[in-house]
Amino acid sequence: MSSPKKVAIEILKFAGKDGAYKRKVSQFRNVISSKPDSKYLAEAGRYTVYISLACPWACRVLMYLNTKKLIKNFNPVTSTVDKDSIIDLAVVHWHMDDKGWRFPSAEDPCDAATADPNYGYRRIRELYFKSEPEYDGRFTVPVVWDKKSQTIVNNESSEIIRFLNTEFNHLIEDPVAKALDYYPEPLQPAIDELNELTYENINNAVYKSGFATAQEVYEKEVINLFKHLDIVESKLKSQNEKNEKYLLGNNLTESDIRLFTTIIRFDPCYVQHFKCNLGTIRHDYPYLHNWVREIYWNVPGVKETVNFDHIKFHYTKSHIAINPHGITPLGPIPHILPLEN
Ligand SMILES: N[C@@H](CCC(=O)N[C@@H](CS)C(=O)NCC(=O)O)C(=O)O
Repeated sequence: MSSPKKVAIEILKFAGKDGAYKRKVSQFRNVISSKPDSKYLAEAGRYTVYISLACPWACRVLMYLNTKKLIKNFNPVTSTVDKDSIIDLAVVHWHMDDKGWRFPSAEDPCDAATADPNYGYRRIRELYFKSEPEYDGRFTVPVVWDKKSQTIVNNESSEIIRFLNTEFNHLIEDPVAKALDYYPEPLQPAIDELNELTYENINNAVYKSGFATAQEVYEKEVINLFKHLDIVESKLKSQNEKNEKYLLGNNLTESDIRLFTTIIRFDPCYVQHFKCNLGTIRHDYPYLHNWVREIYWNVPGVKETVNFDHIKFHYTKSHIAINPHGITPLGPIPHILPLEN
């Protein structure tokens, strides 16, 4: 039998033998739909979304939930939402240990985390095993849980945000939130193309740099990452010259949201923790810096979805192979600069 220490090291080991990090494919891939005969019908009160406020993939989903008012009156201090929200929310403790994500408890409290509202479970992994007793993948967030069939519907953020964008619209009261469409038809090819570029070369590239366990793998990844930050920077510069605020015009799209959750974590976390330090957003990327602040400070419902404590504590205190003493750096101060700076 392997010792607990060995197991801990195994689950918190992200790179393979070649020193490179390879993200596993998500295994639950069903969709929620408003079509009357669908297995997972878009109904109010039927689904719970489980997230971590540290996780950039889960926070994409939270941005959709909050800006489209699928959760009502999200309180960023407690992570509670109104009981009559269309979708329920559960938020894990920022610390991930050898058994993965867990919920807080009286002995193990955590600001802005919640209990499991459905079963009082201690861990996210229990949801995976309830859905699929033989499950052998990673226990990731986000998770969309169906209370009716007591199963995971989907654990892939890029798919979850697509059905949140359209399928619950008939239940949303607020006309502005209802009308928000982050994947409008005329822009779909451009969004898909940009997503392709940002997913592998920015969103996932910070992990590939940070989890690398071989010098040459790290160098290749970090150079590629900064090359693609340069590409996005010039794209935003030309947008700015056309008086357009976002990546694809003056309306926020899925591409902005998918990039935002990585860029907002960049200076406070990825620069030092994942060694993505060939530059910082605030000093070296003026257009990306304006763009990230514009979204953070000016788009209603976004700021509350960013919890810098969860972000910094999670990465620096959970990844024991990268940071064995779990010391969390204090800077940068502030974590995000004001817009007018
Ligand atoms: N492809 C997934 C990735 C989600 C993911 O990797 N989440 C991380 C947190 S940032 C996680 O839960 N990791 C736990 C683990 O790998 O054990 C998505 O986009 O939804």
